[in-house]
Amino acid sequence: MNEEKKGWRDKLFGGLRKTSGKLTENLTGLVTKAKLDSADLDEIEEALIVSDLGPATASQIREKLASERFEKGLDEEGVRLIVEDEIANILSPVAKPIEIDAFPRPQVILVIGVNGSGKTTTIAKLAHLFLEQDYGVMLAAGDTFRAAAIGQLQVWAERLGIKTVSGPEGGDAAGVVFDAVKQATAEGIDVLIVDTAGRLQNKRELMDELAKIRRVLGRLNPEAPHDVVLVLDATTGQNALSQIEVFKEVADVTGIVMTKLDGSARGGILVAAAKQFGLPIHAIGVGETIDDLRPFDPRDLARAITGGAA
Ligand SMILES: Nc1nc2c(ncn2[C@@H]2O[C@H](COP(=O)(O)OP(=O)(O)OP(=O)(O)O)[C@@H](O)[C@H]2O)c(=O)[nH]1
Repeated sequence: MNEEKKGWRDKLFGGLRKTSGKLTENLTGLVTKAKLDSADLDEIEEALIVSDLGPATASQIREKLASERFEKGLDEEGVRLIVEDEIANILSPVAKPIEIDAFPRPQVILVIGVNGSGKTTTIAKLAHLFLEQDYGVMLAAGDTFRAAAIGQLQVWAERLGIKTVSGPEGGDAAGVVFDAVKQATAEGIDVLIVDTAGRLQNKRELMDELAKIRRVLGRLNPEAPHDVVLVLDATTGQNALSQIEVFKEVADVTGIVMTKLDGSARGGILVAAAKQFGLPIHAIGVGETIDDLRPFDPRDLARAITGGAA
């Protein structure tokens, strides 16, 4: 394995140690018994719920363990592997990188999420990923609500050597997006990534603003936005699920990026989100630098959550 890959795997597995620690603590001891009885299964199910995987996943895994326990004498690693497999099975269908296939160009990717979720950083990381694939990338500072947000996006763009289209603080976000699409089209840009305000506390305003951006985009290209990516902070645990619900109401979310899986992460929440909403998971964030966004690998995450070796 190359050094780079090893580095981010360490971050992911390190970050999820908190989730997996709790889980393995609960699994160990139980599974040293020759057979799992129903009280053991209850405990495992509880451990999975406490680790944020959600009741539906927990009961699915419990059933799987119950059906396999008589067939094989399960040791600790055997149980862990069954849990890992079940989690990977839930995550695999939703693992889906953003594909750049819009015609005509540019592909417009609207990025939404509450302030602090890692939206701006994720935009920069996504831009970096696309640049690595030789696509022309431009950013649009559609979060006109805060000057700091515009500035932060510009700093990232400068580092990446790409352009940002922005307007004045408090200006019209849809206007910025309109200008950005026109400029991106004129310059033959492949991907336009649009930052948006994360004012979840005022749902009506946010909904109106996103609707206006959509209308304006639609005038230039009926297919746009091609992607509406919701950025979620893994450390918020259950709150991430309610954010999905609310943002699905205000915008037609097409996929998710989960950030901060390196921190005191609650990785189980990604599994709960996959099970409950079935939205594509495009990528995960495992740090604050530009290289810390990775395409989502279900098997890796399942191993990390269950405390498997990195
Ligand atoms: N550890 C870690 N930190 C991250 C990750 N992604 C973003 N951050 C940090 O989280 C903080 C918030 O990130 P931003 O990208 O500024 O978040 P935002 O959603 O744009 O927030 P506002 O700028 O407040 O709108 C910053 O300190 C980032 O460095 C990640 O994957 N892991």
